[in-house]
Amino acid sequence: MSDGLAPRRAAALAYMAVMKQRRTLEAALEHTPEFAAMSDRDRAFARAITATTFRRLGQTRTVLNGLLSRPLHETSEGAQALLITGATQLLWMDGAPHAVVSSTVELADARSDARKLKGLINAVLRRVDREGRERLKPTLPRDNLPDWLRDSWRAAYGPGTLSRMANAITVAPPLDLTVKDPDTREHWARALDATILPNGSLRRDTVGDVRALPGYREGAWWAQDAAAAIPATLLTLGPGSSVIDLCAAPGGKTMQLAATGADVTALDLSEKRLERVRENLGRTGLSATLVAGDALTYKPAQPVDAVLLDAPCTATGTLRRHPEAAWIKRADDTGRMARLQDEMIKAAAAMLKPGGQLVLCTCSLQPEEGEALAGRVAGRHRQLKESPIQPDELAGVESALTPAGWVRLTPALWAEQGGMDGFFIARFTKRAG
Ligand SMILES: C[S@@+](CC[C@H](N)C(=O)[O-])C[C@H]1O[C@@H](n2cnc3c(N)ncnc32)[C@H](O)[C@@H]1O
Repeated sequence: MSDGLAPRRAAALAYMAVMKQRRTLEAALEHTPEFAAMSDRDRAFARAITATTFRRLGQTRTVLNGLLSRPLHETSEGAQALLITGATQLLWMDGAPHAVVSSTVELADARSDARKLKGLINAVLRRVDREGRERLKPTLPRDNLPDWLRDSWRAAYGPGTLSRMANAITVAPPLDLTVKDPDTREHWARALDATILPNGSLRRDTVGDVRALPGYREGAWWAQDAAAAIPATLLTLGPGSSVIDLCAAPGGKTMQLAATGADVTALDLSEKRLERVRENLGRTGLSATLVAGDALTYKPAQPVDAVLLDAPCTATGTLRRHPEAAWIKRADDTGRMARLQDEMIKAAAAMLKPGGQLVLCTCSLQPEEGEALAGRVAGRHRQLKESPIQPDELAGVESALTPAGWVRLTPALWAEQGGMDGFFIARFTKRAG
């Protein structure tokens, strides 16, 4: 078997599973034969090929279509997957071209739907190697977004921000960490060779195996994107306050809430995902009451001081780490999620004491799951009123404050320092009486 064959096969199969079955990349890879038995190095290689494939799908397809007499989508599924993952390696990854071409042809030979096309695959990939860079010149990072997503971002943010966001998501994100005890931040920044971001998160350029880093085992910090660390800081909490984290797993925000000394209830629909919260709390020595339940029907024994609603969403703000999500989601998912989010806001309002605070956030860049959703709250849920977020609550991201007092974070922010995930955040209080 030639070197690198198994990870390359896994990458091509995973590509097909994402596109056809709308599986996440990680689930798709785990379902490929051999993946579990591969060395760490081969698994990392398979992940890198597939992640790069989705980050650069539009540009790579343009190059391939320019070299094929029939459009790529008319080729058999197996041949398409091999052409795309092979061309991705040639165009965007440092691999020996000979190894890429010969392995891809060998993989084609082993598939009934690609065997007849192995001569074509060989010829096209050789041309990608020779002419690819030139053929990429007229393409742009925004070509890598599905049409519906590119159109919605252009309409919401304008062409300049669209380009900056599209650029940002061609690159894998750095590793951001939230430190449990803010007084130890400088110590951990030195120990981890990390920089301290304006919001207090630590940032490392290299990711690697998080569990092997200093401070992981003793639970001194947890991995959490800088943008994701902002919503929990917008609740006023302390020892004695009661707060419900309504969609809690894997628990990044639960840990932030628990670290304030508040009495935290962490609720999630998924028992399995709640297990991650339990592990995270155990490792960091923080405590919260865990509840497996539905945010739409949960009723606390007593009304609480605060609710954090990190609602399920299309997650288009996290494409830097899940680039395949752009191709799994559809335009009509946005409206469906926004209706669910609205129901969750209603349920959250019922859990609050008069004067209690609700922070709503979504890791989506779709305005339907952000500005439009928040804009309807005061009209639809009369118990809630706006509680505008103030610039002095937003160290380093003051520019993300909207005129309405909401926060719109995008991957175009902090571009020089490695960007951040896209998030929308709004805050409300429950009217007295
Ligand atoms: C965006 S993730 C939450 C991330 C989490 N807040 C954090 O910071 O680590 C959304 C979560 O909502 C949960 N979820 C989805 N529908 C739910 C429902 N009806 N009730 C409670 N949790 C739900 C999912 O299981 C998922 O864990």
